[in-house]
Parts: sequence; C-alpha cells; structure tokens
Amino acid sequence: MGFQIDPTFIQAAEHRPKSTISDAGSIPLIDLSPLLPHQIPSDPSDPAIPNEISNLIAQIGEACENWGFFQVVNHGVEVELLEKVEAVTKEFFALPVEEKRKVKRGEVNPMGYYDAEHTKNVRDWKEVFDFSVTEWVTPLLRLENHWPETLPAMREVCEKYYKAVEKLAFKLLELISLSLNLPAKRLSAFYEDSNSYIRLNHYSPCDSPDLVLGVGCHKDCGGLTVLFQDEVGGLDIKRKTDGEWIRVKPVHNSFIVNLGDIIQVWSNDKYESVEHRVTVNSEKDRYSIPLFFNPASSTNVKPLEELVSENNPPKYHEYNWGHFYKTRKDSNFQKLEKENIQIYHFKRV
Ligand SMILES: O=C(O)CCC(=O)C(=O)O
Ligand SMILES: [Fe+2]
Repeated sequence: MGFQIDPTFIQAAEHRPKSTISDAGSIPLIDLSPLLPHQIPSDPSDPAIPNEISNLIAQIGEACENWGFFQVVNHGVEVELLEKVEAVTKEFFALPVEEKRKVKRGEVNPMGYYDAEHTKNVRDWKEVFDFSVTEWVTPLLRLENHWPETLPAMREVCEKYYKAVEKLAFKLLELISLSLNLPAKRLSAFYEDSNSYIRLNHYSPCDSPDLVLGVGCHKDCGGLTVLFQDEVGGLDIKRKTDGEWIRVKPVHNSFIVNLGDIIQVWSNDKYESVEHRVTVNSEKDRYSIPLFFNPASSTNVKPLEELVSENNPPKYHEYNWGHFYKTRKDSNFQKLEKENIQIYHFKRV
C-alpha cells in the first residue's frame, strides 16, 4: 500500500498550494541603514527631519499600504546572533520526540513545544516552540516558558535574540507610526507589558506537499510580525493588487515584516493585514523564526481617534486583545466545529 497522509492535514481543494508564482517580483526590500547615523524623529512634521529618514518613512508607508509586507536589511541585529539562534533551533527540533514533549504546551499555557497546531481547523505540517521573555498569569492567560533540560544553551541564545529583535520591532513600530503621520511613540505606549512571543518553526519534508500546508492561509492577528526565514523558502503572500500567491524569496540576513490585524484596526483599514501561508516541499527541512510583536493583553483595540473623521468613520467596534488572543489560541489548540475568531467579526456594517 502506498503512503497515506493523515487526513487531518489535508487542505480543501481550493486551499491547496498549486498556484504559486515563484519568481514573480517580490515584496519591497527596505534598507534601514539611515537609522545608523540618525535618530528616529519624534514628530512627523518636524522640519529638521533629514531627507534619508523622510525617504525611509515614505518607503515604509508605501510598503504598508500596497503590500502589508516588506523585507528589511541593515536592521542592526547581529549576523552572529542570527546564526546562533538558527543553530539552536535546529538542535532543539532534532531532539528525540520524548524530550520535546517534556516541554509541550498545554491547554492553559500556550508556551512550549507543539506539533498539532490547526490554522482554520486544518492541521499544519509543522512543529513549533513558543517562548517569551516575560512570564505572567492573568485571569485570562498563563504564559510560562518551558525550556528543555537537555539543551541548556537554548534559553540564553533565545532570550538574547528576543531582545535584539524586539528592539528592531520597536523601531519599526515608530517608523510605521510616523508613516501614518502620528508621533513616533503613538503606538509604543500599547506595548508596555506586551504579550509578544517568539515562535521557532520547523517544517519537515512532506511526501505530498501539494495536499498540505506548513501554515494554512491566514492573517496574523497581533500587531506586527518580524520573521527570520532560512534559505529554503516557502512563505507565500497573497498580493494585494491581484490576489495572486507570490513566494517571498529568501534574502540573506534580512527580516520579513508584516502588519497584523491590530495595525489594520488602528489604521482604520489604511493599512491591511495580508493573507499568507507556508508551503512545504518533499526534500528540505525549513526553519523560520517569527517575533509576534503584540500589545499588552489589557489593550482595547479600536481605530485611532486621529485617523477617523466624519468622512472616515471608525470601521471597527472596540475589542479586547487579551480576550481575542486567548480565544484564537484555544482554537489553534484543537479542531473546533465553528470558525475561529476573526477581526471582521468586529467590523461595523
Ligand atoms: O514560516 C513562515 O514563513 C511564516 C509563518 C507564519 O506565517 C506564522 O507562523 O504566522
Ligand atoms: Fe503568519
């Protein structure tokens, strides 16, 4: 008998990854080197903003509006650290499964190892490890890290990496804020006690890559995602202009940045969170490492007052991020009978 794939992984025909245009023009590539000699300005209308920085803000604004995705180079995160975190990620996933299961996530605490995540109720062809640098318990959430005893170096490398990418994420948030003609720190205030976390992703080769997805088609529900991918490739995004799936070509030492649903709501749909998915292949393991840069779980998300007007009324009802995150996490943990929570449930009609 031939190889039979577990049916929980099989995508509905319309979601199967056949229509990727691999070498179509990719997402904008933005050089952050102007940030080396210059500070990020605090006020978007400051006449003293150097040209290089105004150009950078304009590029970010265009990428956010037209793509919802961009890649950054000269981002300030050391290459050595990227190499170390990639190496430790590979070491972790190479551990015997019983070791990985010792640090498994549970129904209440979503941090740790997991190999049965569902995106939109279909199982993803991947295994993950989630961690954060803050651990906390609220009535809604209990986030406690689990670190594998057999890989003692992992925690230090991962935490160092987290801090470096978080620093980059704060800079990107300031640039995005300025691109919306808001003060640089307008969005940062939501990030005190943030519920950000990093995910290590491993997509192993699959004999039927045409039937499954590493991550099913989805939009990121948080604030901003800052993702490192290895040289294998597999991330596809749905191009805004024509709805075609296009492959994000790996660029050495770069990060992929994409806007999540929260920025879509804050911007009252000026910027959109764009659908994406991960395809797998039959030969190569792929690793990726996103930082999900999310505001504090107490944040009530709604269109920002400065960005709404009589002519552009708020397009969303307010919702609580901690509640949204908890509900989404529960649905990713197991297959449910109903659709999981989405921001369009909060859309005003
Ligand atoms: O692995 C990737 O390239 C993307 C993963 C992703 O979209 C996610 O985890 O939300
Ligand atoms: Fe994603």
